Parts: sequence; structure tokens; C-alpha cells
Amino acid sequence: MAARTGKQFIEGLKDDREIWLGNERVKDVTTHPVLSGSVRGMAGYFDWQHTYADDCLVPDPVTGEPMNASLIVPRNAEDLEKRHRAFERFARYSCGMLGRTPDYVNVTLAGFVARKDIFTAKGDTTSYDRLHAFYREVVEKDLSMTHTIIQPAIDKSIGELMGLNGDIALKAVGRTDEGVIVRGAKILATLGPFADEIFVYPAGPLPPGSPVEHALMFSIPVKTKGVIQVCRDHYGTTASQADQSFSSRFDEQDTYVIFDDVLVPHERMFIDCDLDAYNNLRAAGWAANVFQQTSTRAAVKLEFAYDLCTKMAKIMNVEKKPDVAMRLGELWSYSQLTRAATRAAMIDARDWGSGAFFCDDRPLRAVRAQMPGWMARMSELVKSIGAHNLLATPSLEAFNNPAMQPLLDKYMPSANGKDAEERARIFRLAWDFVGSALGARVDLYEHFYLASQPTNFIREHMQTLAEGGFGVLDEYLAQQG
Ligand SMILES: Cc1cc2nc3c(=O)[nH]c(=O)nc-3n(C[C@H](O)[C@H](O)[C@H](O)COP(=O)(O)OP(=O)(O)OC[C@H]3O[C@@H](n4cnc5c(N)ncnc54)[C@H](O)[C@@H]3O)c2cc1C
Repeated sequence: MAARTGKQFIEGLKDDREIWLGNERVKDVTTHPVLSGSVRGMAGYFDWQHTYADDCLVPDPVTGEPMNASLIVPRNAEDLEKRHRAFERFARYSCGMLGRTPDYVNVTLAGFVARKDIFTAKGDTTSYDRLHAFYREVVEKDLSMTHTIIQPAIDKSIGELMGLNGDIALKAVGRTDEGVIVRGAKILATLGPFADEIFVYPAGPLPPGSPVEHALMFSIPVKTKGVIQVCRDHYGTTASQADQSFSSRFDEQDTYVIFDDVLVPHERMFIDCDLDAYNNLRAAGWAANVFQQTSTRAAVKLEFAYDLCTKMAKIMNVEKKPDVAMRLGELWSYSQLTRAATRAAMIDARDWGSGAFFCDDRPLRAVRAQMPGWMARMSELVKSIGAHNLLATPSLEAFNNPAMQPLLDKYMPSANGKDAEERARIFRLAWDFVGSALGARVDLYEHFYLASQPTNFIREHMQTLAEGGFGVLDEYLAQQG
């Protein structure tokens, strides 16, 4: 089965996965009253790839069947261009509100597959063969993957694998003929309850001297015995799509994952207690590969925010008022800087080794480091432009009520000649975007999903320091004689 439909995606979720929501073990995520709206939203993504097949699907080079373009193993500029079109189209499905549509982890996996050299550095191809076989399974079954890669550092005063942190962190604790037994936790797994596979791979290098048992990379079905997912409160609602366009469909959920003595079959273990492979993988172009997807989503989301804010301003007749125009221009600049960085990164793409053709990572890393700040500012701008109007928003169902409708039409119209219903629709959408419970969660997501802003700034400076800076100062000083 190649590129699935929404219906096929939903069928795939009907199993005995262990998902806890509050104190309830969810029997079936697809029919659960609180979660089913999210299932519908994610099913829509799978239908979307067929609706926009020209952008989202490419022929699988092995079978010729349609395949999600995010699974292309990138070998040249044309591959990057094709998958860029898919990222763009997928981001437009939710206007960037869904951070973890399956193309995110697909592109990660395809990037790892492109770096065969890292897995075969010691002359053994077993790990790579397993990874490649898994990749083929993802392509042919169009599986949806979550990833969970961060150690649950509970005590932030010590290292991520020290003391209590090390006790809780995921590690190999035993072996059988069938595979490796793993125990411990990881944070978080966005999309976890709605994924087919849970993919664990290196988040960053482990400190020198770390126990090798933590150096793991594998993927297993979400339904595997012992994989326990603890949900946060769900912010998806049962409201109509018209009233809460995002919250009714796009809460992708974030779970805390416990691996309670889980058997990982050998054929699904890609890095088995190998510190070198673990520590080298991320430096082998991970950011250059994945940030093409994340920056494309960010650009779409920022452009959506610009359009939304401009529409709100027009409804109030203030789109040319200097203080509002200044804020709209600020928002525009974030969106276009993100676009420009993505395009520049694609233009300067190169072979990173082993024929892996990834973007130039520098513009993408720069944008990534800024993005938590830009997204926070975006939320602030939506709120400052929308102001009280974000709450003066009758339900769209109220317009069907003969007693309410004339009142709403008379007292809550737009300033620009559009009707009251249009006004309510736009301001409701804006509130759902940044002010609802889901909006607050998405704000947190943007702050942390690719590490916090301080972590990014520090990392980029340290890398540039190690590379010797830009050389501009030395060149100038040399001119002075
Ligand atoms: C909604 C959401 C979804 C997520 N989904 C996933 C997922 O699907 N898979 C996954 O593996 N992980 C996921 N994560 C986890 C994410 O990877 C971590 O949150 C991330 O690694 C940051 O770690 P942290 O939360 O401990 O924050 P930290 O980076 O420790 O930051 C905590 C605070 O300390 C500040 N700070 C950090 N370092 C410094 C410094 N050096 N100097 C000054 N201040 C500093 C930060 O600004 C912040 O205020 C998700 C997180 C969120 C919030």
C-alpha cells in the first residue's frame, strides 16, 4: 500500500496501543470523544496528499507507486526542489499549526538513509541494512512516525545522564535472541497517540565517558508491548470546524513516553550501544536536511499570520494607520527572511558525504535560532492588533438563531462593509491561532521543539568559534600592514 488515504490512516490506528489520558487508558484513539477530532485532522493530511498529488507525491523509485515526497532520499537539487513543494503544500493544510505532520520525521529518516557512510564506518553494513529495510517499510506502508529523542533531565542541576537523570533515561538493559530490551523514558512524543511508529535517534552527542547503553537508535510500532504514552491534557475540542478551526482538528498531542522493558527486535535496532555512530550522526547534516522542512512550515505560518493580521486590520479599517502598518511590516519581514533563508539554503546545497545532497545549513541554522523569538513576537502582534475584538466574537452558530442574528448584524458589523459573520469568523480564527488552549500549547512548541533559543544561540556561536569565525577582521588587519 503506497501513499495512504485518511481512511486507511485511521484503520491503522486501531490497535491496543497504551495511551493514558488523565487516569483513563484510552481503548481506541479513533473513537475516543476527546481525541477523535485530532484523528480526523490528521486523516485530512493523508487525504490532502492525494488532493494535491502533483505537489505531495512522487513515484517510489523502487515500485513506481505514489510515495510521499518527503521520503525522497535527496541526491540532487531537483530532489530538494520537489520535496520543498511538498513541505509547502503540507504546511498549508494547517497553516503551520501542525508542527509534526508526518513529513517532519519522514525527512529525518530519509536524511539518515542518505548517510550510509556513518552507519558503515566500521566496515559492517548490518545497521544500515536494517535502517534501509525500515525505510522501505515506511515508504511502502506510508507509515506515520513520531520521534522521541530528548533525555528526561529531571534534575537540571546535573548532567543529562547523571544521578537520577541517568536512572530514568532510556537505555539497553538486556538481550534475548530476538532483540534488545530497553527501559526508561524520553520527552516528548508529539503525534505519539496518532503515529504508527515511535522513532528514537540521537538528539545530540552524549558527553565523553557516557555509558554506551544509552547510545541507541531504533524504531518500533507504537503498539509494542511496554510502550506507555502519558498524554498531557488534550486541547482539541468538540466545537465545530467553523467555530474553532484549529482546535477542532489540529491538537497533535504531546506525550511523555515510558519504555517499560520493551523488546526492540534486532532488525529494528539501528545503533546498538555504539557511541561513535550515535555521536556522529547529528553532525552529518541533520540540521541541513531537516531544517528545510521546519523553515518552510515556519514561512507558511508567518505568511498566514501576516494575512490574518491584515484582514483583522481591514475589518477595523486601520490597515494603513501607521502604528498598525508598522506592526504588519514587522511581521512581513519575519516571513520573508524565513523564505529567503530557505531559498538561499537550497541554492547553496551540496553533497554532505555519501551522496547525501542537503541544504547549506548556515541560513537555516540562523533562522532556527531566531525563530522562537519571531514566533513569540508573532503571537504578540496578533494579540496587539486584534485586541478586545479577539473576544467579542459570537459563535458562528449564533448567526443561525433568528433572535440573535439581527442583533449581531446590527451591533457587531465590520468597519469595511463586510458583514458581522465575516468579522466573527476572522477574529475567532485569530483567537484560536494564538489565544486558545491549543494556541498556548503551539506557542510553547515553537519555543522548544528544536531546543530553546539560548541553546541555539550558544550552539551556533560555539560552532562558529570552532571554525575560526568569518575571517573578515583578519583580512582587514592584514591590509593595515
Ligand atoms: C510542545 C512540545 C513538543 C515537543 N515535542 C517533542 C517531540 O516530539 N520529540 C522530542 O524528542 N522532544 C519534543 N519536545 C521536547 C523538546 O525537545 C525539549 O523541550 C527541548 O529539547 C528543550 O528542552 P527543555 O524543555 O528541557 O528546555 P531547556 O532547553 O532546558 O530550556 C529551559 C529554560 O532554560 C533556558 N535556557 C536553556 N539553556 C540556557 C542557557 N544556556 N542560558 C540561559 N538560559 C537557558 C531556556 O530559554 C528556557 O527558558 C517537545 C517540547 C514541547 C514543549
